[in-house]
Parts: sequence; C-alpha cells; structure tokens
Amino acid sequence: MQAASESKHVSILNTNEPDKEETKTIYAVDNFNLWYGDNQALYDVKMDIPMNKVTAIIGPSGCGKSTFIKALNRLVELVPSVKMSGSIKYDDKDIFSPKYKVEDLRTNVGMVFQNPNPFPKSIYENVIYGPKTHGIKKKKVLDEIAEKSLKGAALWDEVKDRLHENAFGLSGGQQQRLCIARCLAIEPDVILMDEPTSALDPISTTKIEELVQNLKKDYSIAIVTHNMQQAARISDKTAFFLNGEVIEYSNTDKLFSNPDDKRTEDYITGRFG
Ligand SMILES: Nc1ncnc2c1ncn2[C@@H]1O[C@H](COP(=O)(O)OP(=O)(O)OP(=O)(O)O)[C@@H](O)[C@H]1O
Repeated sequence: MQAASESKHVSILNTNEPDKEETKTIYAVDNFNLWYGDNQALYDVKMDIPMNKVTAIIGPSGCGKSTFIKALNRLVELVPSVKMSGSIKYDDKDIFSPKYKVEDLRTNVGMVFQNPNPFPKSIYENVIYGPKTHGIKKKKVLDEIAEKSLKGAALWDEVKDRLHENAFGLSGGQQQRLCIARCLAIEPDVILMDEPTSALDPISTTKIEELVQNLKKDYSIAIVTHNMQQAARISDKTAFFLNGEVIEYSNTDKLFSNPDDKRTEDYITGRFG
C-alpha cells in the first residue's frame, strides 16, 4: 500500500496521459502445470503478461481459464487437491517460493469475479474494507480513499449522495463497479478479472469495458472472457486456451485477424466452443 498522499488514484482520471510505449513484463509464467487431484487442468503454460496492458484469456468452457487466473494470485491453492509445477514470477519474484508472502501478492494483485460480490455493508464500508484491514484508521484518509477509488471505478457521481446506503441497493452493474472500486482501494498493480461482465446487461458491460480501457494506464489487467468481441474490443494481447494448453498468444489484432493455429481460427470463427 502506498501512503494516501502519494496515491496513484489521482492519475486515474487523467485520460490525456499518453500510453506508456515501453512494455515491461509483470508476470512471467513458465512451464506451468496444474492438477486437481489426478486431473491435469493446465499443461506447460508459458506466457508473459505485460505491464499496463489488457491481456485477455479466451477459450471454451473448461479449458482452464479461471484456473490459470486464480493461479496468478495463488487463490487456486484454496482447493486442497491442487498440485502445481513450473514457475510463475510476479515482478521477477517466484510467487511459490517459500520466502514469498502470499499476503504481499494479494495486496499487489486485486481480483474481480464473475458475479458482483459486495459485502452486506454500506457502499462506503465496502470500499474502505481493505484499507481498514491494513490498519488505516483516520476518517479523513479513508474518506479520501473512498472518493478516489469510486472515481477510479467511474461510480462516484452515481453514489456520492448515498455512500452510507447498503451496497445491495445498487444495480448489478453498479455493484460490479463497486467491486472494482473495492479492488482499487488496496492500490494494487494488477487487476485480475474473471468474466466480470457475464452477469451484466449491455449498457453496464460497455461501462466496465470503458473502465478497463481507462484503468490500464495505471494497472496491468488480465481478463477472462467468453465474449470474443469483448476481447477484441478491449485487450492488447489475447491468449487462446484449449484443453489446458495455450494454443496461441499474440497481439489481439493479429490473433483475431490472422491466427497462426487452425484451432484458434476454428474457435474465433465459431466452429466450436
Ligand atoms: N475446484 C475444482 N476441483 C476439481 N476440478 C476443477 C476445479 N475447478 C476446476 N476444475 C476442473 O479444471 C478444468 C478447468 O476448469 P476452469 O474452471 O479453469 O475452466 P474455464 O475455462 O474457466 O471454464 P468456464 O469457462 O466454464 O468457466 C475443468 O476440467 C474443471 O472441471
């Protein structure tokens, strides 16, 4: 966590800032395998996830997309039967090293799930939950974090007059943006999104897509989506997974216009999946 005064949220709203051209790697995944008990779900996954870009993970149901994204923040370890091999480096550090603290990873890597999952608390309490857990107590600082995070999630204008109302009173799309605000409040570097719009109507989906585009100036984003048009609209790079393998991983324009692998072409043209 950064101190509130040096918060990165200030720059979220500055849409005139030019994109950073130099592409650095935030996650380096190499030869990564994962099993649930005896069933192997991921095979030799190798991919570098770039910093300050949107990386889409696409592929048919059951191909390992969620498993992969949950490996990136070690959430997948909560399944007792899971075994893994290979390496995942975040910011050049092996996240499975005994020395690596999972709490540090979770502070740097936020996650947004398929169904909006606000806590049964007020809008305000939802957003400041993480910072409070990290020991921030001053009301002024928490107020500032709440405002910046809600602005960052493009929700402030809609909720600024009802911050102390229950979050369940928000629409599904607003609840999802609240979950994004809750994620921004811990000031992560990476945001993992697992089908964040699949439960939303088209207007709410468009808002989240616009938001993702804005957020990539300050965050590295990996997004699992079933929606190929969405991947094509919002991502810089796309990985196509099939049966636990990365079949193709390239710039989104290239993958959708001129894929190298016949299986990618079949999938994006709707021949299966
Ligand atoms: N908790 C679990 N225990 C056992 N097997 C699991 C578990 N979660 C996923 N799997 C298996 O791992 C494989 C990959 O599942 P995963 O959920 O990662 O795929 P997905 O591509 O995200 O699918 P979908 O698009 O349907 O969400 C599947 O065969 C699935 O049955």
